[in-house]
Amino acid sequence: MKHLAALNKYFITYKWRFLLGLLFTAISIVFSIFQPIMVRQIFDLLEQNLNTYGLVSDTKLRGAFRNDFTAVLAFYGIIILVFALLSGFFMFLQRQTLVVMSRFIEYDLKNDVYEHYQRLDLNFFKMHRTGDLMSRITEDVSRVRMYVGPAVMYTTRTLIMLVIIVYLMLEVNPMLTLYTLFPLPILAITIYYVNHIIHQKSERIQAQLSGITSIAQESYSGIRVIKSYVQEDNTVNFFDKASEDYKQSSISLAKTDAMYQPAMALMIGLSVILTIFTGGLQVMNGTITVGNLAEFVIYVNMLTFPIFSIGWVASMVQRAAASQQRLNEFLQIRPDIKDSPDAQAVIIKGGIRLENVSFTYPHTGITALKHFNLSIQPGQKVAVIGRTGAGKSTLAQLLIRMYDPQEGRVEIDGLDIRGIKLESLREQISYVPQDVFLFSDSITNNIRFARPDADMETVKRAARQASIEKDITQFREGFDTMIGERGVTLSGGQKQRISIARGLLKDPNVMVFDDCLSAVDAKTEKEIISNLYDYLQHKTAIIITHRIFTLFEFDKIVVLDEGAIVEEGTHEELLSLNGYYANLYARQQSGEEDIVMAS
Ligand SMILES: Nc1ncnc2c1ncn2[C@@H]1O[C@H](COP(=O)(O)OP(=O)(O)OP(=O)(O)O)[C@@H](O)[C@H]1O
Repeated sequence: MKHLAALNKYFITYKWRFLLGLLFTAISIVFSIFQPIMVRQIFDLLEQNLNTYGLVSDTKLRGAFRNDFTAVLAFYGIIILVFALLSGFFMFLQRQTLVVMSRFIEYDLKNDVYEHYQRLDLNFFKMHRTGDLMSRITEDVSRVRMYVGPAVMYTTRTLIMLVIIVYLMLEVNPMLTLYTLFPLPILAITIYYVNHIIHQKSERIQAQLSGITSIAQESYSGIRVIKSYVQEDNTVNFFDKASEDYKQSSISLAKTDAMYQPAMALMIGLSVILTIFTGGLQVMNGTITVGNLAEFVIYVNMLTFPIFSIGWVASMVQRAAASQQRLNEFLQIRPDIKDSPDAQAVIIKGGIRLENVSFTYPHTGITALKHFNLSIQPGQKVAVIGRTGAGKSTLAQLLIRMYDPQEGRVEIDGLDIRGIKLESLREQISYVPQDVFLFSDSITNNIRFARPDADMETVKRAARQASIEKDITQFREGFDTMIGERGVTLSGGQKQRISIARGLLKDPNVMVFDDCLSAVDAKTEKEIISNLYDYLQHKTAIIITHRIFTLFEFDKIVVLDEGAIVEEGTHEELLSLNGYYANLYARQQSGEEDIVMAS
């Protein structure tokens, strides 16, 4: 329960709506209470006048008596109707305030969680599954809404109703009150347990359903692999098995559900019978009137739903508390990568220095860089070459502070990057990642993602520089072409070039290209490299690659192996070393570079 305290700030934000909701609840209940009171009066009137009516033998008088009595009944009927309408109207207002408030809180909470996710660093996302993040922001937030909305609403309704009705009942007869209320707690406890079982079963079904969804999703995404390995039947069997489990669980839930309503009706029926039986005895004793008995029967019916809701609300609150606990767990995580209090926004010219940098990935313990040193002057172009897993991408990650090194320092223009505001740092370094990610949006918007204010001409220029403009204009809808789920309508090379265009559009002084030409053919690669040559004239550029770009005159080429530099120099200097670089160059020249890359 203590976890739910985190939600109090939202109740404070919407306090007026909340208080108004409580007021409407109370008014609605007060109007509904008039119904049993009116019924009691009608019954009492009937009882009192029935004997007199029996004694009247004159037909005319009997007629007049009946007419008068009908008029009184109609009057009571109208009053009951009016009060019922008023009660209903305030119930409508109650829902409009409290339930609407819960929707506002759900909206705020969802945005807060999403905003918090955005602020967390990469390590957090590596440590938690996407499914987990998704379910917290959707299912957990929805469950919490059930607490701030329906649970609060039904609890206040139940409390106000219980206080008023029990007071009225005690006024009439304490003994009968005890008998009448006796089965109701049993009803509440039963509902709580049945709800608990239903919830457990529903959870299981939900988990199975998301399992089925992931199987289906994965098989659609991997349909090419499934077909090429002729695994359709196996995939179908796998899906069948998951579906069968889901069906069995659903049938079991339907059985429990089917018992729910009859069990409730039985409990309520028992309560009414008990009231009529004990009340009837009291009427015969003359302790209460027939009207009181009728009034009690209505009270029992009125209390049924609130009592039922206690069990329901209790399990709802329990679930909401568990969900809020999960949300709090994430909301309390603070990013490791954040601005230091004295961090400044600077204009980056492009000088880069890594001094004795060692970095180990925190969640795997893999050391990717060891005592690494590198110095780049503003405007220099540097190639980083090395085997797979050598630590090349890690170097790029450290430059944009996706991680901080455990040892050593990374400097930009002589300033430790931990002293530069994160936003300022990342805004001024363009990083084209190795793994392309395109959004399900138009090509324009995907490129413009780097600079949302860029005009169309600038977007087209970036596309031209990335050698993708021609391809785009050949699409029926040109730059407006929508990229399907994960860019399925594009080839690997096209996706890479759109990603490069996005990086170029940003146009800062420092550019990092992380092996982003691997899926383009040699001719296009040449074209892009020659475009880049002009584009990068006055910029600092780090080009991570597996291939040697002879067209490009690098100021420095570093060869990485196992997290450290093993060769460093210009093209000529490295060739004369006759080491890894010279070997790779020789193989590339003879068209064998693929062998080298795989080694
Ligand atoms: N996010 C990560 N979490 C944990 N370990 C990682 C992560 N990324 C890389 N590594 C590990 O760090 C080491 C260096 O990886 P890195 O991606 O920097 O190599 P790379 O030289 O860029 O390789 P490639 O050429 O294949 O892209 C590898 O052993 C890799 O397994």
